[in-house]
Amino acid sequence: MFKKQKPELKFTSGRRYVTSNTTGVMRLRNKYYNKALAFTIKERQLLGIHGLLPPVVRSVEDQVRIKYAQFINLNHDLMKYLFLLNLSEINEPLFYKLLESYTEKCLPYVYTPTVGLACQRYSYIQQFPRGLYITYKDKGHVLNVLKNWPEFDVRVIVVTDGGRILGLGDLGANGMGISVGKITLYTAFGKVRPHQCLPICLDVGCNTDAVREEPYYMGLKCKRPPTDEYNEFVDEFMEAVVKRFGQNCLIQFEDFGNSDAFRFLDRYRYQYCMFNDDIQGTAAVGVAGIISAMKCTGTDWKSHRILFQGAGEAAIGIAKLLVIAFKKAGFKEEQARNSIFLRDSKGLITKDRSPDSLTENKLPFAKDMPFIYKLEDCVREIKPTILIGASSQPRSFTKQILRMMALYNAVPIIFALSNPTAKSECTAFDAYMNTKGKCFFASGSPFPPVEYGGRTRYTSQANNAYIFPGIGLGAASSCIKYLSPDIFLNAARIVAGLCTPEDYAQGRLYPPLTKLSHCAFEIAMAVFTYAHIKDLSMVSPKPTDIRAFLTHQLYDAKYEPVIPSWLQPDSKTDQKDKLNCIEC
Ligand SMILES: O=C([O-])CC(=O)C(=O)O
Ligand SMILES: [Mg+2]
Repeated sequence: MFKKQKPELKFTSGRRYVTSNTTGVMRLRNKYYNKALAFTIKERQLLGIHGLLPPVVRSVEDQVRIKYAQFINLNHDLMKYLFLLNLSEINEPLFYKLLESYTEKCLPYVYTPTVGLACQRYSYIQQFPRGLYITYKDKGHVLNVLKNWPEFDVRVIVVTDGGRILGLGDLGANGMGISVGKITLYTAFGKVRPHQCLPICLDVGCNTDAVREEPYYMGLKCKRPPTDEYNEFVDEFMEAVVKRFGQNCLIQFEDFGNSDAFRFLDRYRYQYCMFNDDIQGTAAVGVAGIISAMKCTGTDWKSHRILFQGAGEAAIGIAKLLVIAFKKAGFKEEQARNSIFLRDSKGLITKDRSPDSLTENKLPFAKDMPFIYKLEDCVREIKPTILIGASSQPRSFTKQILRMMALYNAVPIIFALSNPTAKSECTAFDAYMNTKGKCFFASGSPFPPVEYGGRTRYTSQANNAYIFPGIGLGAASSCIKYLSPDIFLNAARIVAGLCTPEDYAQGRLYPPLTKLSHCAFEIAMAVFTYAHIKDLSMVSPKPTDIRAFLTHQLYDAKYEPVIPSWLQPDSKTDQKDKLNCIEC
């Protein structure tokens, strides 16, 4: 007989176990164990849930097909978002299976662009609270709040303070949606197990009056603290994470405001296992697109002039990683910088601008040339081969600008990276139409393919989703001490290297989204290998077969049998010790 006791979850070598007196009904209501109609008749009888489900037993494949049919028939983006989020709370393996099976169709609704809309409405659409909220009022007690998180083996954290959600500005605590969206991709494509992933919102107030004053706003109704005090709070958070989850827990900073993002990256990058996705993740994906563009146009680094519209996290991140890439290709740093032009809201970044309009990140790229204000004039003067938008200024790549790009280049490269879709610098349609179908176009948010001159041009989504899941898997499994810039350059090369001639022929500079898991795994392999070569890994001894080691750690979104093989009546293993512990 089993003693009556509270069901208890145990975590053993990364696998979940539940004590055998977890009732069948609890399994039906628990997202980890619920299999819905996939419980076999035998399992239903054993669990005492026979009759609680309709008699049919359905395969997981059929369940996925049915869920997809339900999903695709919803006619509002937010409904689709909520449908998927709810599924993830009711039946986690089925949710990930659906995402795996219909990646291109489902991704835009758990992630960019719909996640932007979801964040804007987050206070109204909350159904199941997700993630951990740590507020400024918790200063001095951050560790206690972290201790309330029920999982122990957390390997990856995505933390936002909502300071700059996509191109939508300061959304305060509503930014939690972004951490939840990113963490979903860690499991879906990085295959980091769900219980090892933690989305966090640091709620330190919000400087957007309209958000703060919404009647149902869920966050702290105050403005953000001054820099020094904010630093103290985030310092405390970083220390608390290490105390609670260990030095090797990866902390991804997401969608912080511009100056906070750069400051925290500088402050922590070599002290903690952390990175900033908007600076470094986007940098890697941007550089991947440029490497790809060079490969398919047969050009090299010195044939390019790159003009950025925007000089924030993404633009500076890409520009800095490009400099490293140029140098590795044998160029002098100065040569590299001379090929990179940045234009911010005040105009082209030139040396003759007033010093207070040039931050230390922009200064190295300031040009010794006459100041130009308008983007169109910058394009006319510089004649860039590659034009990159990262400004959140919708439609700033005008018809004239796109036509000029086609006039100056046989194959213009145009990236409109701002998110969500409404913030994009131009649409895929505009890009192809105004360059006579000659350009390669990539964007942060997805655009449908465009027909031009009897050909279908597929667009690519130049989104850091190609990068961060692999960085996370690699960092978490190698227990890396910190993430150096080389890791992001390697990731860029890997993504570019996974493009095929067929992808190029279709107009893509990135592998299709269906290869996101493949990209993540190869990036993780590279991170792991790098960590060992540079003596940054805490995994010792080094596994002899890294591929097998990594593969073993991957999350597999499948239903486990209620009675595992080692508890079957014919099992040779000693069952006495194990009867209280049924693996699910
Ligand atoms: O979330 C995304 O789709 C990409 C990203 O990091 C951003 O735009 O801030
Ligand atoms: Mg971001």
